[in-house]
Amino acid sequence: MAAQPTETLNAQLMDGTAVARRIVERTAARAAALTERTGATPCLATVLVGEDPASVTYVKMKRNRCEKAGIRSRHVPMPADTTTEQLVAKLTELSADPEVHGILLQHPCGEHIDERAAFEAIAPEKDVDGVTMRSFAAMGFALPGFASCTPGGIMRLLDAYDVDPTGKRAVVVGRSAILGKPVGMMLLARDATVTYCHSRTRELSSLVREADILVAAVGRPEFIKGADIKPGAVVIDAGYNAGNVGDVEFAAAAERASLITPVPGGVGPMTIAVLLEQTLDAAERQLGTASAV
Ligand SMILES: Nc1nc2c(c(=O)[nH]1)N[C@@H](CN(C=O)c1ccc(C(=O)N[C@@H](CCC(=O)O)C(=O)O)cc1)CN2
Repeated sequence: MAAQPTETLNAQLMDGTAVARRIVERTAARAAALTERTGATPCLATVLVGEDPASVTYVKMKRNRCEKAGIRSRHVPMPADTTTEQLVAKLTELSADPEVHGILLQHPCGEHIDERAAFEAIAPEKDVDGVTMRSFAAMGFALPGFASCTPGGIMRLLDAYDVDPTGKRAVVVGRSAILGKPVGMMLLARDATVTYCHSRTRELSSLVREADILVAAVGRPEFIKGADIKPGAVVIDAGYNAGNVGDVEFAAAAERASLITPVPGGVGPMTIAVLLEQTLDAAERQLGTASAV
């Protein structure tokens, strides 16, 4: 794991590991109390199609953290040649299983799978990863519901560092269904002025230069140049690239930003913390100890 040097930064680091730890500690206490009250253990089903090495690692990380927080995980590995119909059938079965409180379908599932159809087979009350259309609507309208985990984690990190998006110019680079799109919706719901940039965007640099809050979610190592960061900007690097290199040129960006997330140790741990917390929310609701969504 490549840690970034911190001694020459102007920016303050947004310590996702520390903020996530506090969320997981609170979640673990709630899980213990729930189990004591009801005799049931909260359970997350993790569904993985194929054996993509990065996905295998992420699912293992999620299951390890579940175990530490007193949440059971039921792993459902499926072969790489699983069809959309088979995947939908498995997710429908898990949705009906009273012992499963949350369902995670690890993305990507493979090009031959209709991921939207698969995500929509997850019962809304078990969509702890925030990937169904109902969850998107809740995020867009700031209604109660489950957040997509990385976007939810980003918003929690902004709150933890007292960054109020109201009236700020937020630029989101990337428009994926589980990251770019929902994080823009959540920033809009918090009254930011949001610009989405993507592969067809013209004059990306000049748009990035206007960002008070920049969310980099492209999945291309060091794609965002440090020289384009507006002085004083808040830089959220949500890139997951091989070798733990983010989407932003970290050292150069950190000379100009006021706050910046490191990779690793920024957005990644927050993603898993939100997943665990939402699994607990779901379990409490299904076991009748909290109000319904
Ligand atoms: N169904 C989903 N699929 C995917 C999601 C998701 O939220 N839901 N997100 C990404 C990847 N991801 C979780 O699945 C993920 C990636 C990275 C981390 C993380 O904590 N990274 C660490 C570094 C880890 C290391 O050292 O190897 C960090 O940034 O500090 C968590 C989750 C794609 N798919």
